[in-house]
Amino acid sequence: MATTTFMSATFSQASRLPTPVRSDSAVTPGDGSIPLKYYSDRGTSRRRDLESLRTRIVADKIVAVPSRTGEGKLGAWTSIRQEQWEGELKVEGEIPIWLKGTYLRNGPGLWHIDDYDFRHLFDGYATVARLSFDQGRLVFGHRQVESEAYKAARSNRRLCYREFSEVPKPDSFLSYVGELASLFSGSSLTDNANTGVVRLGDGRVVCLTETIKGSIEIDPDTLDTIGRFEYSDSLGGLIHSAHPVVTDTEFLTLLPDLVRPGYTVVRMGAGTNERKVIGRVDCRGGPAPGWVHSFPVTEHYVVVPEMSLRYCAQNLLRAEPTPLYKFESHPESGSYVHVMCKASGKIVASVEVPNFVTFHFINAYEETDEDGRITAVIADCCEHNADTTILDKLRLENLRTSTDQDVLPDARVGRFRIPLDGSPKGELGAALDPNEHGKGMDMCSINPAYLGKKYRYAYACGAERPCNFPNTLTKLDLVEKKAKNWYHEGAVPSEPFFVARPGATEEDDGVVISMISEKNGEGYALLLDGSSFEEIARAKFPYGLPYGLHGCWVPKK
Ligand SMILES: CC(=O)/C=C/C=C(C)/C=C/C1=C(C)CCCC1(C)C
Ligand SMILES: CC(/C=C/C=O)=C\C=C\C=O
Ligand SMILES: [Fe+2]
Repeated sequence: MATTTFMSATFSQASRLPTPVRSDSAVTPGDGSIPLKYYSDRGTSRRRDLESLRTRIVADKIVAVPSRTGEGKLGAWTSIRQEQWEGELKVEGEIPIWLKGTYLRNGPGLWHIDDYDFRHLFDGYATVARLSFDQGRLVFGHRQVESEAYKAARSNRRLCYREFSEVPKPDSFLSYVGELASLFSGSSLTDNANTGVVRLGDGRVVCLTETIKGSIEIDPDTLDTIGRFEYSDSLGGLIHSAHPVVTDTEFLTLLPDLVRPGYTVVRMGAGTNERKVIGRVDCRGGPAPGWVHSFPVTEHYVVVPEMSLRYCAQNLLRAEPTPLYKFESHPESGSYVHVMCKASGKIVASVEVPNFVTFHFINAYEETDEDGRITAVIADCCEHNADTTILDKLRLENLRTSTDQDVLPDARVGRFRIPLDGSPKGELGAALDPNEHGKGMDMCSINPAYLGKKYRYAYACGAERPCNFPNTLTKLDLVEKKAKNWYHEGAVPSEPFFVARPGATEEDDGVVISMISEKNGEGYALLLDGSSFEEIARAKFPYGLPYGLHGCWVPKK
């Protein structure tokens, strides 16, 4: 392990250096963590109780590298390479005693290779942060996911695989023909599993992105990379939805078919690696399937959205990104929502809907009449008012520079009503007045017990304007059509993640966990009460964390 220069500065001090720092400068944690001891027994200290974890840190791996372009401005967009950090945090307030388990959050936290800065939020190498709660105490861990793409970039000191917007230089390939051939075999695509992390019903924890090869199993206690999650079936394909629907019994996902535009809906039972086909949806628009980052389910159905923002084979091959990256907008091709019966694979509805743009579906449920017959499917999503420019707004340069400008496009809770009576059209409207959440809306969670069922509450990030990125935590009451917002000037909160209190009977009885990146480069874990949405505890991180995307909950064994 390369030993790094040890600076007796905190990360925030380091990031305020006038000249950008590009070496792998090690930093000591700042205030807020319990006094630290350093151990170098990485391989041996695997005891998991909090007493033993309380101050274990691997000293030669405390590495934080301020990014050249993000230097000292906002922790959220500042690259950090963290091989491993682990230690107990000092808690202000009270963590409920019932909260026992680990919250894992994945995201693209490292946006450069040496001097080369990545372009887009989604390009960064996967970084997992861990908050383990037990007996009112909190242990924090942070490290990189060791994908092939990350390891190759480290050892070759250059990009070796195609990321979301970044493409390796031609000399990384034998020839253009070679590149083309390898693209079609999928070998040049990244396995950088930077989007989310899920806990399968059998307890395995897998980091995911949109490439199928980017499914990587990690150890939730140590954050060690275990290895690629291999699907044992022969379904092939290169891409899938970044957000499978995962329950204790199954993992459902969509496999877009770029050759014959459509989607295969598949199910993998807990304890297996084999996806089985439930059914297929043919796209109604073209020339390619609509981008499907996520999709919702109800108790009986899988809802397959077909956006007019579609994958684009040509853009996949381009060396320079287009404003829509690997996608292309075809508003004239129409947008559709298809509903497939989970049990039979039959399509029970396929309706045209107004054009929409969403990354994230929130939930869906079945609407019934007074005789209990299912009349429609209701599906909610974080909808960007059909404005595809949201993708380009997530360029790092925009996030780092336009902090005082109101450049975040308006968004709402888009509510689809998909009739099951054969009507050709579905409806799309706002589930509540978007002014309730500052017309910003993304990064949502619900009480998982309400997955696929009629529900009332969702948690998400909204906007306190002017802003260039969602900057509030918002609790949405979809019955009263009201939102309650948490805001702290300059803070960038990550996805609010709801954990229910064991034995709870109320939908919002639980806590909401988020990680906050502050303007001054510092950061903290935040716990809000799910019902009152008031702060109940916070714990300062030893250094500000880069922004992260999606998380999961691993209950304590
Ligand atoms: C971080 C996040 O939310 C989304 C990441 C999306 C990625 C990495 C998409 C990658 C892709 C390729 C590298 C080639 C194939 C198309 C596509 C799935 C967009
Ligand atoms: C962070 C984000 C959108 C924010 C816009 O309001 C989208 C993330 C998508 C990937 O997980
Ligand atoms: Fe996502």
